[in-house]
Amino acid sequence: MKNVLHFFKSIHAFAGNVLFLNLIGMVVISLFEGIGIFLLIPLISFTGIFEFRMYETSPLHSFIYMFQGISKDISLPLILVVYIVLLVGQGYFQRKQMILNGKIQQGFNRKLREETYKALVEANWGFFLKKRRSDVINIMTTELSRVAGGTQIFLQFLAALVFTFIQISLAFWLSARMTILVILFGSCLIFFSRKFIKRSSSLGSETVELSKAFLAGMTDHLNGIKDIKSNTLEKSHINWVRSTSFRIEQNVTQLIKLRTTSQFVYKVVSAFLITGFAYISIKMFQAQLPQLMLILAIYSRLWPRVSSIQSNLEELGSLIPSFQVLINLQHECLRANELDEEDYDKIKPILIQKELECQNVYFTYDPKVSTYALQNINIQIPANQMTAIVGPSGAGKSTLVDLLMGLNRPEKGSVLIDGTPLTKDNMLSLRRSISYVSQDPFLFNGSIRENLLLVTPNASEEQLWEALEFAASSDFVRKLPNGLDTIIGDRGIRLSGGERQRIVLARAILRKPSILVLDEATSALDSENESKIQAALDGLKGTMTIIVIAHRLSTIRNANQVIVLENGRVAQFGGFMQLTEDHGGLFSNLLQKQMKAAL
Ligand SMILES: Nc1ncnc2c1ncn2[C@@H]1O[C@H](COP(=O)(O)OP(=O)(O)OP(=O)(O)O)[C@@H](O)[C@H]1O
Repeated sequence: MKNVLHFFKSIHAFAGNVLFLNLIGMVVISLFEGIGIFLLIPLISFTGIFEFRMYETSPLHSFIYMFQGISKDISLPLILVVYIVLLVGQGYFQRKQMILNGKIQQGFNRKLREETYKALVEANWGFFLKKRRSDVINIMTTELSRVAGGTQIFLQFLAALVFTFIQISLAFWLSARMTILVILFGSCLIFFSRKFIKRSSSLGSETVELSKAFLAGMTDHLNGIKDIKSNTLEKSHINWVRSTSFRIEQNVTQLIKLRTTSQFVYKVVSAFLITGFAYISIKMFQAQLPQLMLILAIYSRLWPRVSSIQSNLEELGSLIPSFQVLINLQHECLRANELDEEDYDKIKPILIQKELECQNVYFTYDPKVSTYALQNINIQIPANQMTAIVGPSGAGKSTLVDLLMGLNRPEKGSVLIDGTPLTKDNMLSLRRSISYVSQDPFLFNGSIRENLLLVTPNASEEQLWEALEFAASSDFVRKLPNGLDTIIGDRGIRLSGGERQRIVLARAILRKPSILVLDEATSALDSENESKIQAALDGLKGTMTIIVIAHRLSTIRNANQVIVLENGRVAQFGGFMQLTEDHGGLFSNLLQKQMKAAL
């Protein structure tokens, strides 16, 4: 119930008074319906089947009396006209209210989607290191659309509540004792249905877990489809999908069973209640037949609504876990927030004058464990020079670069920009001046032009070709069937690994950064293209700070200084030639191994 209330508060926070306008609309529609039922009384009396003998105090008496004063020739068409007006009015308001409902629902969904996405991209890198991507995608797609469905059910639930309340008030007016009886029975029924709501909610949590697991599995399978096919691993993957699908099927079937059982129980109890209620009314309260008919007419409309309140609550119960994971994700993101949208346009890039520096830096991915990915790092990266970071796999090269970019925060020690500590305030300015090319660069399924313009939307045709020229890719782009407008597929799948790297390099240079960070960015290039890029990078020295991570040591021959990492520590530090001549050192060992392997 706490969660349903939270859901209501969230919708109210979004829709404000429109939600109440919507409720008023529901009241008006219910009133139209209620008045329509009241008009049955004079209609019945016109048939002459029943003779109305009411006590003077009965509310029905004065109502029927109103019509008895008018001649039948006038009152019958009058009632029929009022009936038509009521029906048309009800239809009109219903339409308006449905549109309003739709607007609230869609607007609330849009708000949830926007809010969650904004919170997500404004979260820091640490958040993404901890969170599984497929889980986030699942929440942003499946769970969000389940919440969207929940909004509709929630509005239906409110409508049923309002309608029930009005109908009960009318019934109360007609016969207080009988209504109290029905309310008592109805409340008992709703009280006992708590068990169904609870079970529904736990099945809903299972649905969330299953859909998370399914999407995670699907993402893994599709990412590794080449490995699956080339190693004939299809069977085990098909089996996994089979068993997960079976569990999903079971979960949904159980939900359906639960809903139909509760509806069946509800119907049975309702049938006993209504007949028992009619019996008590006649025997104990000596209700008159027309009065009884009227109350029965009201209850025949009221019961389905009470039943729908119960089934709405059950459905909401099963959807609340989705709402919960969405809200939890938002809270997690907000706790990891590193950026305010308002400040985004105000961020100015930093121009480093002297150096980027690490002073006694320690970093761990898991603060609970005492092993450090980096420890006691003391280095300077001079402005407008090329610095290479090398070392065996897992030595901490990428971690160091992430720290220099402010993606990771040191556990101890500090990163300094021209002597000023890197903090939340200047971190974004630093990143504004960086172009970063990763080991696994990001290209989206669009044209080469669109991919290039992603970072520099106003770049001219000439600037695009200039950047391609720099990245040794102008020749191959020219040869493509549609040149710059060639579509490159998901993550650039229609290009070779080397071509992809060159396009991303062109994109990085197009931004005219003051710091260029290349993390294994040329690993897939052949030696001809690699030397072209080396020459181009050499030409950039003096104009921007270049930080290069490379396994292939020939790539960094032109670097002004080399930092050699081993097990998270700086093992060696100096110029390329100086380190080469330090026989027995880690760098010269690595170089020798690579030279031998090349022979
Ligand atoms: N997200 C992470 N969570 C936990 N540990 C991590 C994470 N990323 C890296 N590590 C660990 O930190 C250490 C340094 O990793 P890093 O990726 O910086 O090495 P690297 O030198 O760049 O390796 P490679 O050359 O293979 O890319 C490794 O022991 C690695 O297992």
